[in-house]
Amino acid sequence: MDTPDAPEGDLIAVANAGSSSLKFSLYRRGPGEPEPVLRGLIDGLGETPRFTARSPSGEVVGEQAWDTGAALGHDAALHHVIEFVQGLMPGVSLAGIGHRVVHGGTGFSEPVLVTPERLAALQALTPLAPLHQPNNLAPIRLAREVLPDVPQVACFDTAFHRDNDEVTQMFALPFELHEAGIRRYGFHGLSYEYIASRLPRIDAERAAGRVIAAHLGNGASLCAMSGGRSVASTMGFTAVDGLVMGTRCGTIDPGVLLYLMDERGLDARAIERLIYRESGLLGVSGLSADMRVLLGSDTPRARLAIDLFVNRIVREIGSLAAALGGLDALVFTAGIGEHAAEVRRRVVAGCAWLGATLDEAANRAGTTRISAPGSRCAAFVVPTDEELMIARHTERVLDTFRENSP
Ligand SMILES: Nc1ncnc2c1ncn2[C@@H]1O[C@H](COP(=O)(O)OP(=O)(O)O)[C@@H](O)[C@H]1O
Ligand SMILES: CC(=O)OP(=O)(O)O
Ligand SMILES: [Mg+2]
Repeated sequence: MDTPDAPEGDLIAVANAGSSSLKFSLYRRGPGEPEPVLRGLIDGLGETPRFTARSPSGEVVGEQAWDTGAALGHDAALHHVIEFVQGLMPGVSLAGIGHRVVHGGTGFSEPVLVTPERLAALQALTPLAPLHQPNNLAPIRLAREVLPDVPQVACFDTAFHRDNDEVTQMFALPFELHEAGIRRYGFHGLSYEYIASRLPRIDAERAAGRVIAAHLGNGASLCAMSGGRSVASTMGFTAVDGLVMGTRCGTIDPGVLLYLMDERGLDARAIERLIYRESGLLGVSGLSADMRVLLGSDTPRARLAIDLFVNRIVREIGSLAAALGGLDALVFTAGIGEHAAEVRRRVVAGCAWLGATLDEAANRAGTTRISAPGSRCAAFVVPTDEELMIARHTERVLDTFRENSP
């Protein structure tokens, strides 16, 4: 087994806590791109948790499954990861730890070194990302306790979108609320930034043009990019907006929420539970938040959930294509985007009016280019790598920190 050895402080650890998974990686700093040493994840948190860790060659170096989802939350998952890494690489010494933090608010538009003040500012953004921010900040706190001398870097999902035009960021609410930070932020920015860095090597001409990237995971959103920069996205003030997701409802008439408060007596916490945890694919299907389960089911409501998922994506692509003034390429990424050929097929079919034509065999095989030769709008599958993006940022922030330290 090519077990990674423990070199002297040149390793960067990365923690990416999603809504249903905890991904972690170790990278070795090098003259060029950070080099992966170990990658792992615990996914299915809350349903059927599974842990897997792999060496760079793909060899499984750790594996575990749990019977009861309810018993394993994000904290327990994190402890499991730390114990696993310490067991595999005793005495491992880290140069820094990079973290995905979903919400950076108006205050954070690029990755930063974590300080107690910044941690408090990020904590204050929890109401803007209740499903994520607590899970994102827990590993930072734990690492500050266990490894107080290791610098930590927070990398934000919102940062990639901070340059969106003011009009794109606005809700048509009284302007004072906009100034108070009640605006559209957009999320999955680390994933989109990675896609923007990767696409030029796949098709430089289209990457320089008008692209919509579809990050379809447990959370799902679309990002319109022009020349690799975010122009608009489907998520807003919070990560509950936009598309149908695993357990989130996406865009909803706010009148529905007022009605539920008045007529069904739901309070803010009950509404939060409803729109973040009980809706989306799970709520509609009554079966599961997991696309694999829905695709494998022939119950009418599982089919309906997939229909609605696709319908919302196709309609929002229309909106973002309008923002871009046309479309040169569509990119699928994240769990569903990378693996669910049926979803991709149906989305591309819904984009025929934009000039997208599928290569059915390429789509089934999941190759990089899945559009037919001559398709006016190209379609690609590009596996995302939020962890590598975090490692790149962390390395850069650590270098700047070193240069500025006496
Ligand atoms: N082979 C597959 N076919 C269809 N869907 C898949 C497949 N593998 C993963 N998925 C879906 O991807 C989603 C999770 O995506 P992921 O990006 O890993 O989520 P997270 O937001 O937790 O990081 C789940 O809905 C899962 O069902
Ligand atoms: C922002 C967001 O929705 O993240 P995830 O897809 O990890 O839930
Ligand atoms: Mg994710």
